[in-house]
Amino acid sequence: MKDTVPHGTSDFVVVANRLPVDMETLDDGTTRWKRSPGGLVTALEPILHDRERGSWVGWPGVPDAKVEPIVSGGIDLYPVELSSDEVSRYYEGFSNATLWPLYHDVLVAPVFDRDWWHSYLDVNRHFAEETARTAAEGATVWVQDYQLQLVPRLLREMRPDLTIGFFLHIPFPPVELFMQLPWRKEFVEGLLGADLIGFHLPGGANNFLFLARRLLGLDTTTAGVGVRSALGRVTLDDRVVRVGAFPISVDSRQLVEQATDPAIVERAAEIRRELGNPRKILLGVDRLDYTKGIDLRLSALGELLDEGRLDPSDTVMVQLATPSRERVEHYMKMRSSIEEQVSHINGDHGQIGRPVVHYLYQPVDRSELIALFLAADVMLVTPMRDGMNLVAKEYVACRADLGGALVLSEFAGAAAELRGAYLVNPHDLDGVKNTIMAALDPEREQGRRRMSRLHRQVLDHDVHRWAQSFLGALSPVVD
Ligand SMILES: O=P(O)(O)OC[C@H]1O[C@H](O[C@H]2O[C@H](CO)[C@@H](O)[C@H](O)[C@H]2O)[C@H](O)[C@@H](O)[C@@H]1O
Ligand SMILES: Cc1cn([C@@H]2O[C@H](COP(=O)(O)OP(=O)(O)O)[C@@H](O)[C@H]2O)c(=O)[nH]c1=O
Repeated sequence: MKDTVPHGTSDFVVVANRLPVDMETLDDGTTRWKRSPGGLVTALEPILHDRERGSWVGWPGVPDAKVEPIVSGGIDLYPVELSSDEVSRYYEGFSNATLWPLYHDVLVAPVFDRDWWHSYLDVNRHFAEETARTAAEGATVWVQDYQLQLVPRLLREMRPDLTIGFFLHIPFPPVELFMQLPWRKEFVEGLLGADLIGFHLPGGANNFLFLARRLLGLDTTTAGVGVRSALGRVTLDDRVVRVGAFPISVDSRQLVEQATDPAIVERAAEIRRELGNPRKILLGVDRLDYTKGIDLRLSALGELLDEGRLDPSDTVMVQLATPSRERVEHYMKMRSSIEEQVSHINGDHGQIGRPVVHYLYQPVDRSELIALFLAADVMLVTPMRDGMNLVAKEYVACRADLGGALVLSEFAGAAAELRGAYLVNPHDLDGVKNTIMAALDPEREQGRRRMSRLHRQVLDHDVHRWAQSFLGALSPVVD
């Protein structure tokens, strides 16, 4: 961290709920910065590093933090302060107990609370104001995700000179579910403040176009949107908003480089030894979220062990679960039930010094994560619903050795591209169990062919291509 930075000089501004780093207060009262959780930060950081100069407007991750703009990792950071009341109503409430479940197939019931909605509106206005101060004349602003869906319209009212893009990182829901939202018109109007609205998949883009017609009576194209092609259009009085599908990805080349670093390869071998040299290692890597299907994969493992189809003396599962949204009710419940499942499995099938499930409730740094990817024989990515799931793409990017196997839920956005994975329906427990068994012992050449196809897909479609395709469509002059 160094330097303070001026306002009003940024030609390219990313706006996201979180900054790429979170502020942490230590016991002695001093503060330090640590990497923020989640795939949005993983994806956007390399994009800003590609540019000579870039700015990021976002929340520093703790309430009531008064922080001046700073430079971190070559990016100008403009913190937006949130009070503890706003964290509770806008972030934990409206963003993560209303929009998050509504947009993830109503896996838990969304709460529609009018006070939360007012806080969401206020905070979106603060973000728009900070962005309006930060952006230079004629700048390009790229607004991210469901927490900030009102920002494009608010920002356009404040700064009509800007080019505004918006990208949604989570699924855009089916129309029937979206229609539950009491403030549905405000959301569609909020997004239409952008020049280009991006979704991971064509389905989300098509749903949005339908809503613009049905809810607001606007003139839109009706032909299906393609992947990075055949953009949809919504015609307003004074301008046209484009709508497209741009599946996000990972920094594949950088991951290959790290995964072939001898120190990381050696660490992978050491992890296997530390786990007692099992014949097979299964791996799960997630934020602890009820959408991620961690409970489902533990149920599958438990039943396979109970039925004697897996041998606890030669099989190990590592489950990393990053703490997430810990004060939101369903996250607390999910943590308790996952930890109960882990205890059950280890109680029934573990031995002294040899648990079957190694569970960590803590974030793990990138190099350790990559070593775990290399050590894992089977990667389990089993969400009930997920916008993309970068972990699935990171795993296959790291497996340049063509080893390992990916079990992937059909309900992760990544499944649209990673067709060579062992695809599962997470609602079909028997199907998941049988697929895990098949992934554990594939015929060698067939397993390598599958991984080769997946690895090539992620190398050809990396995060740089994602950003170029979105920004290229946003404006022919923006690279
Ligand atoms: O900021 P948090 O509340 O701690 O949550 C972390 C992030 O989670 C979500 O990530 C999504 O974006 C990924 C990249 O596009 C995608 O692969 C994944 O499927 C999504 O769940 C959330 O959308 C981000 O805003 C959060 O920062
Ligand atoms: C558990 C864990 C994860 N990471 C990194 O976080 C992101 C997760 O992104 P994804 O799209 O899969 O899902 P969400 O955004 O969380 O919904 C990915 O880049 C992981 O490598 C990490 O760095 N450390 C961890 O412990």
